[in-house]
Amino acid sequence: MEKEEQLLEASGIRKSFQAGGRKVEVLKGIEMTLVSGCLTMLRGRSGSGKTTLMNVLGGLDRPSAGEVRLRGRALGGWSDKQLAALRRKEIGFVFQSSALLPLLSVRENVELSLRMAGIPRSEWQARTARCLEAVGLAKRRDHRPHELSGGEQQRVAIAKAIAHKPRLLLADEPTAELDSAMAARMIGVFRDIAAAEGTAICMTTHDSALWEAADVVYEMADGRLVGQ
Ligand SMILES: Nc1ncnc2c1ncn2[C@@H]1O[C@H](COP(=O)(O)OP(=O)(O)OP(=O)(O)O)[C@@H](O)[C@H]1O
Repeated sequence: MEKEEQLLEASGIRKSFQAGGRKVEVLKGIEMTLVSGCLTMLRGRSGSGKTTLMNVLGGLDRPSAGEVRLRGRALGGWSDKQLAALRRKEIGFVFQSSALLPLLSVRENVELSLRMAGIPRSEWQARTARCLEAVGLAKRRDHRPHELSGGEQQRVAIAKAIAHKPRLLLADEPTAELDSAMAARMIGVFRDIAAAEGTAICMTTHDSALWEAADVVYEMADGRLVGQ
């Protein structure tokens, strides 16, 4: 396992938005490295730019300035189509926007990310079963998302994000709807896949009880990352 591989390097990342006729600078020069096998947590007050940064790291949004390199490849010059293919194969997202598809069962939702990543169909059943087992929802595999609680849906989203064994897992408040015991269990799942598969994981959380499980904790303040 190439545990110390610097999977992602972000340098000089700036991001500004036009809002109400004026320019709002949200990211003001971010330097960040995500290492394979490591769990990184990002904290900071609401509105400090954590989600904006995660979007840039995952190639969902482009920075106004600066560069993101994933396994040495600078993403700036990539087309939208190339970025979409990269996301499907190499990145797992647990985002509000990565909502579950309502007409598909839990199992089919997880299989969808395997299909999108080009994983052979012969592997789907075992991988789906393993991921749903990990998040404690094996028995709910034939349910539709609306039959599950918000927290259970969040756990399906986690299963879906890790099923294709991404090199990079980006999770925005992945435990927000879970009680403390289940939140700790999901962090255990993250730690397990980081160790077993060398996944680099970056998650945001307001929950100070979880920070001690991280290898690195960054705080976002005034558009920059401080402390570790
Ligand atoms: N597309 C956009 N257009 C304009 N402003 C935006 C856009 N996206 C984000 N912002 C602004 O950027 C700032 C940072 O938002 P962001 O969602 O990144 O914060 P956050 O740290 O993730 O907050 P929270 O902890 O509440 O999720 C906010 O002031 C937000 O209004």
